[in-house]
Amino acid sequence: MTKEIKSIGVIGSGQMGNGIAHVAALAGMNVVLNDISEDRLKSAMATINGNLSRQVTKKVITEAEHQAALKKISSSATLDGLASCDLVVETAVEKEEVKRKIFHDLCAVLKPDAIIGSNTSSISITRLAASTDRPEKFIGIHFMNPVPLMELVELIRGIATDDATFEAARAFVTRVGKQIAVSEDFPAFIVNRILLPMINEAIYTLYEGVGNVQAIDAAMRLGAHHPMGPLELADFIGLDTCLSIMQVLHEGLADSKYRPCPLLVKYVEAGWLGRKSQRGFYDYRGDKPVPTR
Ligand SMILES: CC(=O)CC(=O)SCCNC(=O)CCNC(=O)[C@H](O)C(C)(C)COP(=O)(O)OP(=O)(O)OC[C@H]1O[C@@H](n2cnc3c(N)ncnc32)[C@H](O)[C@@H]1OP(=O)(O)O
Ligand SMILES: NC(=O)C1=CN([C@@H]2O[C@H](COP(=O)(O)OP(=O)(O)OC[C@H]3O[C@@H](n4cnc5c(N)ncnc54)[C@H](OP(=O)(O)O)[C@@H]3O)[C@@H](O)[C@H]2O)C=CC1
Repeated sequence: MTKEIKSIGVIGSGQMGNGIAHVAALAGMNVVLNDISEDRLKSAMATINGNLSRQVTKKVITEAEHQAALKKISSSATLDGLASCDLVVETAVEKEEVKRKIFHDLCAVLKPDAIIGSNTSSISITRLAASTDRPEKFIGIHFMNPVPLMELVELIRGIATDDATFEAARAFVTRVGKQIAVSEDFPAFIVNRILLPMINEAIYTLYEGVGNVQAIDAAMRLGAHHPMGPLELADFIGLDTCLSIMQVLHEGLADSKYRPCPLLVKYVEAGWLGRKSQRGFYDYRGDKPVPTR
């Protein structure tokens, strides 16, 4: 019988973590949200509240569902708070050493039959699983941004992931109302294997002076009907995350076609990470986003 997930832990309360907590709570699960500081957790709870309100305004959910979802979410600044969860989804920064350390500390507090999922955008599930005490109960559960609006979740098995874990993850994803695409465990899986080289190419197009930020985004929004231009989307994802994904593709597939654009590296080195730091290919500090090139 498929293991029912009644309570989940979410590690990392950034844009993905708060989105996953949001959809799991709306689906009736108890959620414990974890991050490294109380301030981060407070701000994540405020974001979730705001995003639920937006759904009430748009009549996607009722005010009663909004309030019921909020009651399902608690927060914990230490991993101990996740001890009784059936499933923990790790959604901290896209850095392998950070994720490995989290899994090491998490396994010490988690019950033996708990499943661990990673929301990594690109890193090998098999390698991450090997840093835990339960590779057979480890799986990639890759949500898309913004979580409450995007329909897809990629499921990625590591070499050791067992069928029971896969089925439990499948049931969890279905319960939060998302469609599944199953991907093999290759660098950046399916969506990012296709999407990120396109974004990187848009940054090369800017770097080489083929067009400015506005022209490149307008070209793809109006000329290819993409909902966001590629540079706007890169800012939305986070330029640090985009760079990490390109590095995993470049190293993992050993092909120069995945070389991260030097301009992307420069923006990340400047701390211009996109929307989350208020500046990236656009400057978000005023009333309207203003292109930075
Ligand atoms: C990197 C990875 O590993 C994988 C990925 O996720 S890759 C990224 C995948 N995502 C995409 O490609 C998104 C492309 N963009 C889109 O599809 C659309 O622009 C969109 C769905 C994001 C917005 O669609 P829209 O109908 O214009 O939404 P709209 O209601 O006007 O809201 C737009 C805004 O709300 C956000 N939003 C709306 N409702 C939301 C909710 N309930 N919760 C969270 N965010 C919400 C949008 O992101 C955007 O943010 P701001 O207001 O802060 O600027
Ligand atoms: N952005 C996107 O579009 C998507 C991202 N992802 C993946 O999801 C994950 C998170 O991305 P995203 O939400 O955008 O990133 P964010 O930078 O928005 O959030 C990451 C959060 O994790 C926190 N954090 C860092 N280290 C730890 C730790 N040791 N324990 C607990 N929390 C920690 C960060 O705190 P602090 O800022 O203080 O370091 C931050 O609050 C990444 O693996 C990313 O690749 C997947 C799909 C889409």
